[in-house]
Amino acid sequence: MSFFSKLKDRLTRSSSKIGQGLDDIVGEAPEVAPRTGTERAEPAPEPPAPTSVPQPAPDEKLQPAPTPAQQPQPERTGLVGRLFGRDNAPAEPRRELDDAMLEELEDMLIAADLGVDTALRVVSNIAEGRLGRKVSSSELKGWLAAEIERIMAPVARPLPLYPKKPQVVLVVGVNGSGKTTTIGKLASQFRAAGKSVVIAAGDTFRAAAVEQLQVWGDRAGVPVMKAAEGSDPASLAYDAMTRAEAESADLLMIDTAGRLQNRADLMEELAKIVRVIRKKDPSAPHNTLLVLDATTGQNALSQVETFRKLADVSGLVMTKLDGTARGGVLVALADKFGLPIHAIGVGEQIDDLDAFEPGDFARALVGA
Ligand SMILES: Nc1nc2c(ncn2[C@@H]2O[C@H](COP(=O)(O)OP(=O)(O)OP(=O)(O)O)[C@@H](O)[C@H]2O)c(=O)[nH]1
Repeated sequence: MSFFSKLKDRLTRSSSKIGQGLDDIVGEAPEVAPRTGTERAEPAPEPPAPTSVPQPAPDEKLQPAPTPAQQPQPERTGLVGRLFGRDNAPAEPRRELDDAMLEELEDMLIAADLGVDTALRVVSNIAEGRLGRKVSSSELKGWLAAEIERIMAPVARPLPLYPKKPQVVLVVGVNGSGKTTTIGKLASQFRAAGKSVVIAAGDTFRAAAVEQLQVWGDRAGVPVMKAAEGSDPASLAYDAMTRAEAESADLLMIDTAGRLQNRADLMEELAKIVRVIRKKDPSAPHNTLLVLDATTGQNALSQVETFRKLADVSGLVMTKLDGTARGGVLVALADKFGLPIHAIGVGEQIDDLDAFEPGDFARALVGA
C-alpha cells in the first residue's frame, strides 16, 4: 500500500472531523438551491483531486485547483435542457458564503486543532472574492486543501543529509511521543537505502526505553549502544560517536530522555550531550529532531516552544496521525513556527513513517 493510501485510510478521524464538518456547514443552509436556470451562474463543482498524482501548488492561492484533463467532468446541462428542467445531474447542496457561514467554518477549524490564528487566516483567504457566492462542500474542501497545502509547502523538507560522516541526529521529545519508534523506523529505512547506522540509547534512566530501542535495532539490523542504567548519557553519546567514527557509519542516531518535569536537568543533559559530541565533530549534531505526538493536539505547540529553549531544534517529526482527530495541529505548527517537517508517522510498523508531502496531507486532512 502506498504511503498516501495509508495516510488517506488512517487520517480518517481528522478528515471526517473536517470533511464532515464542511458537509454539515453547507447542509445547514436555510434552503437547498434548486437549479432554476435563472440563478447566477456558478462554476461547475470541482471533482476531487486525483490521489495518485502529486498536484503542483496552485499559482494563485484563491484559485480552485486546476482540473486535470483526464478527470471525468460533471455533466453540464445545455441551455435547452435547463429551460425544460431536464437537468439530471444530482445537485450538490449549496449555501451562500456569508459571515455566519464563515464563523461556523472558523469554529470547525479551531475544533480540528488548527488553532485560532491559523483558522482565522485560512477562513479569510477562502472568503476573499467569494462572499455572496453559493458554494458547495466539495468546493470548500478544494479551497481548504489548497490553503493548507500553501501553508505547509514551505516546511515540507526531508531530513537533510550532509556529506559529513557520521551524520549525527539527536532525537528529542517528551516521553511517549514516539522517539524510539521514529528512530527505529528511520534506522530501518536508512539501512534499506544502503546506509550504515548506529543508535545510542541515550535515555539511560529508563530500562524499558532502552529495551524498546534494542528491539527496533534488532529489527533494523542496526547496533544499539547502551550504558548501565542511570549512567551519564553524554558519556554514552561520546562512546557511540567513537564507534560510529571507527566503523565509518553514515549515521548516528541518539535517543534522549524526555522528562520535562525537571527542565533544568533535561536542558543540562542535552547540552552536555552536544558538548561532548562536538569535541569529536564541532559541526555535530547535524540535525536535532523534535518528535511530537499528534494526539496531544494544541499541546504540541507548547512542546515546540519548550524544546526550542532546551535544544537547537532543526526539524519536526509528527507521529500518531492515525487514530486522532487532531491532525490539524500540524497546520498550526507549520503556520506558527515554520520549522521543517521531515516526516510523519501513521502507525507502529517500520514503513508507517514517510517524508511529509503537503498536497497529500492537505487532501487527506480535509477528505477532499
Ligand atoms: N498509532 C501509532 N502509534 C505510534 C506511532 N509512533 C509511535 N507509536 C506508539 O507510541 C508509543 C510510544 O512510542 P515510543 O517510540 O516508545 O515513544 P518514546 O518517545 O520513545 O517514549 P519513551 O520510550 O517513553 O521515552 C508506542 O506504543 C509506539 O508503538 C504512530 O505513528 N502511530
